[in-house]
Amino acid sequence: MRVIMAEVFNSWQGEGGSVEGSAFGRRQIFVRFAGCDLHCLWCDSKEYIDASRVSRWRYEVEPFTGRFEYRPNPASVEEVVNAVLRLDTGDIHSISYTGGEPTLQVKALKTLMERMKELGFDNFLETHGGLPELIKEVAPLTDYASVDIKDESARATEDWNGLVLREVESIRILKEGGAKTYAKLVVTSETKVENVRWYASLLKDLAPLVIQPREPIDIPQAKLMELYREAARIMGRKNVGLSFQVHKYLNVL
Ligand SMILES: C[S@@+](CC[C@H](N)C(=O)[O-])C[C@H]1O[C@@H](n2cnc3c(N)ncnc32)[C@H](O)[C@@H]1O
Ligand SMILES: Nc1nc2[nH]cc(C(=O)O)c2c(=O)[nH]1
Ligand code: SF4
Ligand SMILES: [Mg+2]
Repeated sequence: MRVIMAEVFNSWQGEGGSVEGSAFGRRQIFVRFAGCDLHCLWCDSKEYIDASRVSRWRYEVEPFTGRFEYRPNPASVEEVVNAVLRLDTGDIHSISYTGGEPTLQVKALKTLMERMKELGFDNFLETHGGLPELIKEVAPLTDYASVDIKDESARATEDWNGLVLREVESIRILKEGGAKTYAKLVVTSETKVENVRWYASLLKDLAPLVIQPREPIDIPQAKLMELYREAARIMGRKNVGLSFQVHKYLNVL
């Protein structure tokens, strides 16, 4: 089985804050898939969006060194498994599948997740959740899931309303499959409070929400707190938190 990879590395999970299902601060091996069907304005992984332009992937040679070796794409699943295993530091909370969008290569994702479970690891899925029919295939193998709710200001797609509803459906499927799941909303200074009310009403009684400022942060703190307060008013005060991309401040991968 073949897969178009971007990179494999060992780091701390830098996102997710403190809500249930978050793995913030836990050590993970990150498996970043190439290719995405959305185009968030602020995506920090833009170089991996067009899979046809990712001619090679890289794996960290030694944990937490940031030293990489390169291999041509597509990779075999076994090559990826080997790259993960050489980064096993014995303190790994879970394997993070991210991208790009990992669910787009669902057969390879599923095979990898199965292999990792056999090897004794938990699976953490980082996804835009826009494709619930693909989420269905991996939900039973997913231990933790971070599902983005794409704000209108991300301009990720033309059918933004439909995308949000599909993301919520994916959260439902993941929860039914037994995954500890939370929603992540990246906010900017353009984020509308009425949109946050809508997301909160969809997520109420379903999953907790973390609000993550777009990096570099431009949203005023007063506005961030207004969005937080509105979400908490609708979802309940225990079901909302903030998340920051802490790895960017620590200068780690
Ligand atoms: C690169 S995405 C890959 C996974 C999946 N495609 C998604 O969007 O959820 C990983 C995470 O980084 C977040 N992210 C990407 N660029 C960001 C930025 N500039 N500021 C804050 N969060 C960002 C995304 O919202 C997502 O939660
Ligand atoms: N340390 C670290 N934490 C992360 N959490 C989500 C990431 C991602 O790009 O998906 C990421 C990442 O790239 N590095
Ligand atoms: S869905 Fe994820 S990978 Fe795709 S453009 Fe948006 S942030 Fe980037
Ligand atoms: Mg990232």
